[in-house]
Amino acid sequence: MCGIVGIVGKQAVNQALYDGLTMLQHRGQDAAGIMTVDEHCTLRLRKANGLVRDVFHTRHMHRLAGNVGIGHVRYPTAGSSSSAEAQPFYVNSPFGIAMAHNGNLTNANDVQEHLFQTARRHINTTSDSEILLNVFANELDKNESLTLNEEDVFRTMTAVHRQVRGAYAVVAMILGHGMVAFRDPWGIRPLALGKRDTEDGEEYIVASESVAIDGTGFKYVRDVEPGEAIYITNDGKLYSRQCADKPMHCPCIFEYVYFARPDSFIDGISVYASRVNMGRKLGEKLKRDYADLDIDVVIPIPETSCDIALEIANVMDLPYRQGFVKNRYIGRTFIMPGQTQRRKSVRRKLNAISAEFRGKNVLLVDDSIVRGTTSEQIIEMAREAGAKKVYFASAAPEIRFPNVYGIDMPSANELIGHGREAIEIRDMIKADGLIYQDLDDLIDAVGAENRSIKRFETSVFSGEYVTGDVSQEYLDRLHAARNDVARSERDGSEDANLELHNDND
Ligand SMILES: O=P(O)(O)OC[C@H]1O[C@H](OP(=O)(O)OP(=O)(O)O)[C@H](O)[C@@H]1O
Ligand SMILES: NC(=O)CC[C@H](N)C(=O)O
Ligand SMILES: [Mg+2]
Repeated sequence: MCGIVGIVGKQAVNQALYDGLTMLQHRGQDAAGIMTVDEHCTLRLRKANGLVRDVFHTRHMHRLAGNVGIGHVRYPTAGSSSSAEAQPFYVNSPFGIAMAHNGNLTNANDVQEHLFQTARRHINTTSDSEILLNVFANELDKNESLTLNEEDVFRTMTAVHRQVRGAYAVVAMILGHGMVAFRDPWGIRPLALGKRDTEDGEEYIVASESVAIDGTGFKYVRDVEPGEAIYITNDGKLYSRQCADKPMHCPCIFEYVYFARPDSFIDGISVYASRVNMGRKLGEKLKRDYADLDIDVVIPIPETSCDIALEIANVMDLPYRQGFVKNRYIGRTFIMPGQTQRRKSVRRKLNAISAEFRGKNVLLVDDSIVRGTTSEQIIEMAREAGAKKVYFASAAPEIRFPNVYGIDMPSANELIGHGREAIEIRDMIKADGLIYQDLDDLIDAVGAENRSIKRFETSVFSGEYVTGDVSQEYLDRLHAARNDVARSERDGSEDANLELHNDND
């Protein structure tokens, strides 16, 4: 789940882009990048593997001159972890285009082949985002004029939507002209628009989450519609149009469960409010169906589940205690690239306060159980800290199917819930009881905050993929390319860093 941000400003945008990326850091910890266009219409770039604070030093910030720019934090879902696949990507024709993408294309291989056969376009990395950039460039190139207007941009976008499938929220810069922001026809990945008035005129921002709009001093205007394209010229004129043939809004429900920050609003839904609702629904289920559980205290597994656990405690009329302390210098474990690193990080990240566990029956609450890395170790830690019984509740239902839309869950057999019933999972994580939220309750918890959304993207729970193009053959290929073993072999090999991009400076 990457984070993207783009600004068309009246003054230098480097600091606001940097700040925006720090507010989106929770969406991608592997790589970060910023591209700006300076006054000579020349691209400035800094991208490398690492966290935002480690990638950009003062000397890089000075280099990132210009009033228009885009930024990206990466959590890979395709290709490799090479810094050459950090974003934004650039292609020099037509005009010079830079792009940052959140999501994952489901027909990337076919599109790549088609691009080569019909336009002799070479893709140098294994990133689906480079493919998307080239589809966009190829279509924009069909307008053979040296000028560009909004009609050309919208025609391009209509053609792009007809060719690519999957999830894509994107910001792109067309050098000398402006910035384009668009969202796939299902609106799977989030994207919002903001604005601020300055003495020199209006400035615009687009970002994955509203928190990056508020936090940089802009005012949230609205979400980008599924299938819509927004074109903002370098001098600040904004045009927008629906460019998809059949848009159908199905935002990813996992954004609300785990990915997004609670202080963000996505598609009119407060992430925080949706998590409180998840807690209420799950608390009601526990009260209704599990009244016999002798729970003394409710304890969250920081950080994402805290709002959920507090509401469960309220509904059940039980004490809520922060029994685990989180080391704030360790990042999110689920989005780490390999299982060894994920496993090691849980104990480095969380530590138990024994007094909250000793001699008690505890209900541990998490937002979700994906590979089971966290739950298994945390239950062990609760027992070591003296808990008598350890029950476990998950605010999301059993995750049984791979994700193909920008969440790195490529292999069914790495998911603890795949092909297993709750009772088997309970035994694997060694809990005394395991309670999952029902899918209808999760959908209701999120949907209650915006009744105009009729469907959510819930494939990891249901196996139904909204884009309708995900075959078993595709899933097999995804598994072969991106399972943990294949990935560690590839990323550890000497040719992992594709030499076209060099980030040593
Ligand atoms: O079953 P698993 O494979 O362990 O994945 C699920 C866990 O990973 C996430 O936490 P993470 O540490 O990424 O971030 P957080 O601090 O925001 O909760 C999520 O909140 C669960 O705790
Ligand atoms: N998580 C994402 O949005 C990933 C974007 C893109 N597919 C990449 O791997 O770089
Ligand atoms: Mg967590």
